[in-house]
Amino acid sequence: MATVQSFKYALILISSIILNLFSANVFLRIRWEQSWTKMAATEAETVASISCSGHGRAFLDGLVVNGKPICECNACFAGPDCSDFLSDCVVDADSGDPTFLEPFWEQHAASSAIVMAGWHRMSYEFNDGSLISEELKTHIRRVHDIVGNAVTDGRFIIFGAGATQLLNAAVRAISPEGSSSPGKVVASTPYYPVYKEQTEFLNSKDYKFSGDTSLWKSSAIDSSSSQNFIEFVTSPNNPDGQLKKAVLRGPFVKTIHDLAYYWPHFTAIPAPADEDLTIFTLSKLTGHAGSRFGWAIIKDEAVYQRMLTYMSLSTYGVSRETQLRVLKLLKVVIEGKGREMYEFGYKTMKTRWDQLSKSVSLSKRFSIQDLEPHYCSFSGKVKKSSPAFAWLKCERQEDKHCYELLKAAHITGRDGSLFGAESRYVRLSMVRSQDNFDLLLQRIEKLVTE
Ligand SMILES: Cc1ncc(COP(=O)(O)O)c(C=O)c1O
Repeated sequence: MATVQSFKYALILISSIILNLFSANVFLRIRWEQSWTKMAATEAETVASISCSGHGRAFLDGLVVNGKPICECNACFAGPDCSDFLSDCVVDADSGDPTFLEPFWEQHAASSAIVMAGWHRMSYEFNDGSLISEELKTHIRRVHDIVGNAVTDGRFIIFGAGATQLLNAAVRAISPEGSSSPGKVVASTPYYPVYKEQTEFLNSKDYKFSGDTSLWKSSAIDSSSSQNFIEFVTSPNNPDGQLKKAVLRGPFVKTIHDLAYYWPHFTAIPAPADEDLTIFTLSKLTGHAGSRFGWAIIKDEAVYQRMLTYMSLSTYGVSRETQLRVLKLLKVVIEGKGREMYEFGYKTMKTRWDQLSKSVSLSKRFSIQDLEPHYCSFSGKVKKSSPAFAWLKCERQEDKHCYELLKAAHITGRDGSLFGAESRYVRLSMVRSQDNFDLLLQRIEKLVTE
């Protein structure tokens, strides 16, 4: 009996020694691994801990005063800690800056943080000679599979410095080269102004912006005209949030589906997009517009190759720092059942839409777009509206310049004429910070009840 007991004690002692040695080894390894990240982590947390009264934020690369980065305040807030409210300020409802997701990322600060060594991916290319992280591509496919908003199997994926770069890369890749008549780039009114502005600015001999899609319905179907069309289809549409389909039919029609807002924050997802060429952007998925990251999903290999050439000759790919950050963010998006961010996004956007709708409905002075509820395969139910923008119309006969009217009330929107529509319309951004939206709502309520 005594020998069994001593054998037991010996066993416990040996196990304990092994466990201690193992823990010490792990501890030493972690300590060693953490040696060069410590300073960076302290620096990051020190800046994060600067209090800006909940109305601003200090950044590592912000202006430094007295050795400390200063608070960058939300619009209409000022002072060293952003606690002064500027009651007479102008509310910016112009920009589609998607900072409504910032609180989600604050809640996920630990899982979304990255540490980058000075030697991180210094090379022009990845080891396989490409400019694209295969791991990131896999994660993008996974994000689409979870949401069910795009078919990616058997498709080519290319990255760009935001959707903005990809828009032109796509137009160029599908437009006729050296044809006697340039391709007509068209979009349905009201359309995202960048399609026109970018096409005109880049002034190619191969394609020209040619206005509203509906003007070209009959020419497109006429095969004898041999006229090439490149139709932008934006779904949900910017500015009015409507789910859209291609309008033109015909042998020489090609489409670019800009699905920047085809995410559960902003719309129901009725079915996965299965188009020739679709464009998405991180800006409207996670809100990281500053990272400048977008991707295109392409069916045809020749089009993919032409877009690759464009990327290679314009920027030689997307910054590796950005790709690393996007990978980390998408891991958080996918975490758990891959729903948390969308639930936060939808709840925020829907609450805002309900509040604005209620306020506008108090008088007949303004109206906003009517959006049909759609069945959403992601949530498994019919979903109510939660658009990124309000497409506001000044209803009174005399209010022909809605932008000016709002400006006088200290609201900056975006004039309807920029979207190819009447100046009776103004686009109001709903995707900015909560401070920004609250003020916008206050100002609209004041106008409505005047
Ligand atoms: C419809 C649409 N497409 C593309 C973009 C550009 O996105 P990115 O920030 O990726 O350049 C925007 C941005 O507002 C947009 O609204």
